[in-house]
Amino acid sequence: MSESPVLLNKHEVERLLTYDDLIPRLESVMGKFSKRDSSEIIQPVRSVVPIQQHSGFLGVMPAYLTAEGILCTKMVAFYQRAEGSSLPSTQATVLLFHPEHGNVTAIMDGEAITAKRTAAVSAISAKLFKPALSEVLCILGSGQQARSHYDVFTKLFKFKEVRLWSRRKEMAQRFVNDLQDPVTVCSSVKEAVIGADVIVTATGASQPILFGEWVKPGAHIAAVGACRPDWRELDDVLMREAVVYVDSREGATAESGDIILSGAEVFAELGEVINGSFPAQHEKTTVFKSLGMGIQDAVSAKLVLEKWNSEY
Ligand SMILES: NC(=O)C1=CN([C@@H]2O[C@H](COP(=O)(O)OP(=O)(O)OC[C@H]3O[C@@H](n4cnc5c(N)ncnc54)[C@H](O)[C@@H]3O)[C@@H](O)[C@H]2O)C=CC1
Ligand SMILES: O=C([O-])C1=[NH+]CCC1
Repeated sequence: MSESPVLLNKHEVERLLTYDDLIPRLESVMGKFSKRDSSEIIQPVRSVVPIQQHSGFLGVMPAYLTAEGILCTKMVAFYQRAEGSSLPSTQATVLLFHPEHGNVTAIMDGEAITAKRTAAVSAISAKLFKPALSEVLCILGSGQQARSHYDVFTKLFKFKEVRLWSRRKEMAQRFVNDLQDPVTVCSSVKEAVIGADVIVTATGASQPILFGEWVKPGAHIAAVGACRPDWRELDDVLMREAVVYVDSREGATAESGDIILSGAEVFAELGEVINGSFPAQHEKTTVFKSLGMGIQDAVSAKLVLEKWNSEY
């Protein structure tokens, strides 16, 4: 009989998962994924059950990484929440399986994994695509993703100014009150993004909130929200004028309203830049459209389990 799975809660996962460990693993797995060698990595596009009544969805995200010996799936529910709700909008659980026997070896919180791995991947995009002189960071949204993006972007890069916009100004103010360093709270998206070198969009918007006419030429946008085919964060002008990178071409074509509805062309996957197949056009305006991938959860969960095993 197999041993009982390890159970790890959000607090444990948050403690064990560090950006320093995570970023190189994400770079490596995304570079590999983009080679499309199915003897190395199998990751179908996520299965999604839309939950129209609550503007949400349930997603299942399996992945198998043969060389790394990781068999994993995440289940994630995204529900639009009223601001200040006690439940998070993104809730998730990750299961790790024994790759040879198929038994479950670990069940862990997926909220911390989702927050950190998404922000870490956006930070990798910024490392590759942001303008050489990047002084102003702008974050749109003040939820979980906004916070993890703030943490990793300010850890990895030096900005002279950080700006934040949120739909309700008091939520932006609350976000800023928790921080050590100064952040400018802006009253409109336009005010927040004009002159910004790096822009993160991490909102639950379903209509465009960021317009190309406001974006500084050469800026980099890490677009994290709008993960349904009919949801948008970015307008057509921005999508058509920028060089568009994605995490997975199949995922973007199936799920990204910003790509599908604008008709924008995908230039490359982030992994194709990491593995040297395509260039990073950092002198141009760039959009990295993130949808999230099972392989990102898989390497994160494995890292958490390795760290936990090394402690016990
Ligand atoms: N690309 C990826 O891998 C992932 C993407 N996401 C997406 O990122 C987005 C943010 O997720 P969380 O931070 O977990 O959610 P959250 O609920 O914690 O934060 C959402 C933020 O968006 C704002 N917002 C909601 N509706 C809006 C609207 N119509 N216009 C402008 N702002 C609006 C809220 O005020 C809040 O500041 C969601 O769209 C979610 O689906 C979440 C996880 C992973
Ligand atoms: O990759 C992910 O976990 C998600 N993408 C959109 C919402 C959740």
